[in-house]
Amino acid sequence: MTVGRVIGSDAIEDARRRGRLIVEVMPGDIVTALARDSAERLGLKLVEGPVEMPAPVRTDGNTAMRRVLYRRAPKWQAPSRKPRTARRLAKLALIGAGGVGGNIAHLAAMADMAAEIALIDIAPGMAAAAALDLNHATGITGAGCRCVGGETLDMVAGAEVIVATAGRARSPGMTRADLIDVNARVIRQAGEAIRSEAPNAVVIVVTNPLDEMTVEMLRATGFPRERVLGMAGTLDSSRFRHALARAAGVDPADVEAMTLGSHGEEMAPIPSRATIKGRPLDVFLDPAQIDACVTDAITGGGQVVALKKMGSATIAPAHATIELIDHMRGARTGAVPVSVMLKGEYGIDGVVVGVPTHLGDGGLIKVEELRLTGAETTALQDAAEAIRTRLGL
Ligand SMILES: NC(=O)c1ccc[n+]([C@@H]2O[C@H](COP(=O)([O-])OP(=O)(O)OC[C@H]3O[C@@H](n4cnc5c(N)ncnc54)[C@H](O)[C@@H]3O)[C@@H](O)[C@H]2O)c1
Ligand SMILES: O=C(O)C[C@H](O)C(=O)O
Repeated sequence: MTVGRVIGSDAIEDARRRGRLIVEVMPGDIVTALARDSAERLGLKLVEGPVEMPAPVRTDGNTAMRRVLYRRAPKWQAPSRKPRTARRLAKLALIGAGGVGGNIAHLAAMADMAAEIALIDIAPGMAAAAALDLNHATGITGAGCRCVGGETLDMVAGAEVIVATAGRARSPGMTRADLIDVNARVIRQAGEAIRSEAPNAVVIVVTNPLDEMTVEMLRATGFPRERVLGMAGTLDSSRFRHALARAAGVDPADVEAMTLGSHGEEMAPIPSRATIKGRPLDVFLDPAQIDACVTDAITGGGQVVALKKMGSATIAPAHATIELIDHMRGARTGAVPVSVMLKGEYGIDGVVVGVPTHLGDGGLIKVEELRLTGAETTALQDAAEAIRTRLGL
């Protein structure tokens, strides 16, 4: 008589620790549903049946054993989605208190992530009104942060993190690149004030065209690349994940996916690294569906502009900015896409483009160099060349 074993979730925990586990399964053994669930939750891919093994398949009398191989599914460390508790900033400053800046202030205040939030906007009274409005809510929310608002850039003094959203948003029919001249003036002015008033701050640029404005901010502040970050990849990745989740009929939380490249026509969503429930996309979607999700991510911002008629998306961009601040203050971990000045990574030098990064207190810790497909690497390099051309570099 053959006596089977139960392969339980403890074996899967062991797999997680080792990154790889081979379980030899006798006829009659049972792999529990809990074990399968654990493997999925932990991102371990379960492959059953005969697999190519370095060791010979052992036999037990006449009974050949089958093997079950748990492999770690794709390789980049995906960002953690659930914010953990983390360091509170002494001061967060927001240059631009319009649609995106105002929503960032709201999210930051509700999360109590800074002792002080300074809102700055040239529109008379606008930032002061927004700050007062946020402070009025604290009687209900109990949030302990203090919001202040004004019109002068010297209010950035003492800020650890500064987010620049000041400038114009596009209207239907415009590309983000059409904003380059008008917004470069605003970013230069903001950068000069930051250089003199907050020389140790980390700056997150949001103003479009994003990659080009991040270069302008680097020039105006003279800061090292570690302290000038462009926000777009977290937004574009969220749109990509949303599109994939809708197509596959799963929750967005079941999807990991990143977009790199420019925040424009040359955006480069990376299907080869994306997973749904820890498995490659082609387990759930056919190539035409994947292509449609790529297009949806690239055109997502334009879709909002077309519907809104005046201005562009504000809520998802604010969340995507908060995601970066959360990475910096240790509330989230893992690789996160950010537009940074590259120094040879991915074969690109001297231009800002969106790549996977690790962030900490002082901004950029490192650029993570993923192994991409040939087509994905070419898309990333083409994006860099397009940004370089637009900047006349
Ligand atoms: N990177 C991204 O993913 C992303 C996402 C959304 C929006 N954006 C960009 O962010 C920018 C802001 O978008 P929005 O929806 O908040 O626009 P908005 O018009 O609602 O707000 C912009 C604010 O900037 C202020 N401003 C202009 N010049 C200023 C200056 N010199 N100093 C201080 N304040 C100044 C304006 O008074 C206005 O209140 C746009 O360029 C938009 O394209 C980027
Ligand atoms: O699309 C825009 O112009 C705004 C922003 O870049 C976005 O992607 O929502």
